Amino acid sequence: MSTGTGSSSGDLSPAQLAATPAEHARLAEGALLRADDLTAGYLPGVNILDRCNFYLSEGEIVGIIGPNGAGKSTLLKSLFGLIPVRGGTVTLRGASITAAQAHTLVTLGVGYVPQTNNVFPTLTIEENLQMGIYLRPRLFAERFASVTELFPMLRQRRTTKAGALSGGERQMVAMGRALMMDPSVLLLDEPSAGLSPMFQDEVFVRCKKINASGVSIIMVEQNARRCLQICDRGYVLDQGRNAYTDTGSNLLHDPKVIELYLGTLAGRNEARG
Ligand SMILES: Nc1ncnc2c1ncn2[C@@H]1O[C@H](COP(=O)(O)OP(=O)(O)OP(=O)(O)O)[C@@H](O)[C@H]1O
Repeated sequence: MSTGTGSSSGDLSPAQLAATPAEHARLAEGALLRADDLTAGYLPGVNILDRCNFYLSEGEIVGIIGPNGAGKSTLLKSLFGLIPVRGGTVTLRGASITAAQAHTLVTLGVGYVPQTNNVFPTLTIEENLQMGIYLRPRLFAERFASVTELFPMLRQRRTTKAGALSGGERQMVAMGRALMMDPSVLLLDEPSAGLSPMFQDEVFVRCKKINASGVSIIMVEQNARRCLQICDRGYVLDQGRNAYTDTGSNLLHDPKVIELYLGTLAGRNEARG
């Protein structure tokens, strides 16, 4: 079933927008994480997110795609308490986290990997992972063992400075650090950005493995096609409103989504590669 939740652009056809916000709200019932009518922005009077609705169910990988500047990263930042929420609500397991700050969210089981500057380059891999669990340092050894089972490279090269690593390896350090607190939700902002096609694939495979280990994932991605291939469900975010949500495979085969987003984005990624 396709569930449009309102669009400000008018780019998507009325048929795709037929389902109502009420229907989206019904589907979101009992979700692990949900945002209702989320409004947020940076500059006074300018809302980047405009009554955006979103949910993540337990066990899901949800991808967020859309054009540049649509507000994808802003959505993650507002879910993670990095920018103030101006309107609407965010709940985690039914409890409000609307005003919660990032450090509180980390203790509640939410991890976040920003798109850039996501490692401490002068610290070793092991020290980077220690930073990920500085709130519970006594759990370091246990969590290090668990995280490096998913990312063996982090154990093998634990004494290497993060600044000496390739982009793909740094991404693994950043993900590993976010996993140190054993989150139930992981927010990933463009994990494949700037990586070679081989490393992009590696990142998506890792995401699947992380998900299989019991972590629900929200992933913002420019590599929309690849993202939708591994996602259970996707949102097409447009001008701060989640215009459309459906299963990853339905979005991949939706002619309008292909025309509006996958065609151009695929072309851009090919050009990059
Ligand atoms: N720190 C900031 N201060 C002011 N405006 C910002 C800031 N960060 C982002 N914006 C603006 O918010 C809008 C949405 O940006 P955002 O990064 O969320 O988009 P996006 O969908 O993730 O796009 P991209 O794919 O280009 O990263 C853009 O117009 C951007 O210029």
